[in-house]
Amino acid sequence: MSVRDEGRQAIRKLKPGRLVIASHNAGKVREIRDLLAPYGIDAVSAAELDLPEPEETGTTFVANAELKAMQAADLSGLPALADDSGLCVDALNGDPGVYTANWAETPNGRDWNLAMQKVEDALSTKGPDASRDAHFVCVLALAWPDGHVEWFEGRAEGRLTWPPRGTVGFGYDPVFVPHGHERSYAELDPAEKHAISHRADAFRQLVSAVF
Ligand SMILES: O=P(O)(O)OP(=O)(O)OP(=O)(O)OC[C@H]1O[C@@H](n2cnc3c(O)ncnc32)[C@H](O)[C@@H]1O
Ligand SMILES: [Mg+2]
Repeated sequence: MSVRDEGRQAIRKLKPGRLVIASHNAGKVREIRDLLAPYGIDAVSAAELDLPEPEETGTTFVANAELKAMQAADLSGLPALADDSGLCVDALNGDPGVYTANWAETPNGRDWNLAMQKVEDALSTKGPDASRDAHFVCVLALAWPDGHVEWFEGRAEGRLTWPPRGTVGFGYDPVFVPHGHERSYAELDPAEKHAISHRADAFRQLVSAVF
C-alpha cells in the first residue's frame, strides 16, 4: 500500500474531534473548522490542547507548515493539520511572504494595523506607478504521529487597496481585494471568502487527495 493510501485509510478512521488544527491563530482555526465541517470532523486546535507554538525556523511556507504539523502530531498522538500562509507583494519581490506574521510583531504582541501600514509604506517607496498586485499563499500540511506528512499549496491572486476596508476576517484581510471582486477579503462573508481563498484552494487539493 502506498504512503498516500495509508494516509487515506488513517483519515477515514478519524473520529470527530480526532484531528488537531496545528495553529494558534484564531482566525485561521475558525476558517479551517468551517472548511472541515462538511466532512464531520470536529477538530480541536493546538491552543485548546495547550500545545506550545513551535519556532518557525523554515525559510519556505512548506517547511514551516510541515514543522508545525509534525510537532503537533508528535505531541498529541493525533493527526494534525497545519497552515503556513502569507501575503506576497509583486512590487516588493514577494515580501512579506514567509515573514508575513513577523511584520506585525511589536513588544506588546501583534499589531495588524501597523503591519498593513508597513506594507503600504514599503510600496510607496516604489513610486506612484508601482504595481499593487499581490497574492496570498497557503500551504496546508497534514501529519500523522508516525511522521508521515503531505502538503498542499493554494493561492489567491488580487491587489492591495488603501486605506484598509471591512471588519470580517483577520490579519491583512482589509487590504486585499481578490481578483474578480471589488470588496476586500474583510468585506466578504466567510462563505464568499471560502469560495475563492488561498486556504480554500489548498483545502480543495487536500480533500481530493486524502478524503
Ligand atoms: O503559525 P500559526 O499558529 O498557524 O499562526 P500565524 O498567525 O503565526 O500564521 P503564519 O505563521 O502562517 O503567518 C501567516 C500570517 O499571514 C496572514 N494571513 C494568512 N492568511 C490570511 C488570510 O486569509 N487573511 C489575512 N491574513 C492572512 C496572517 O496575518 C498570519 O498571521
Ligand atoms: Mg506562525
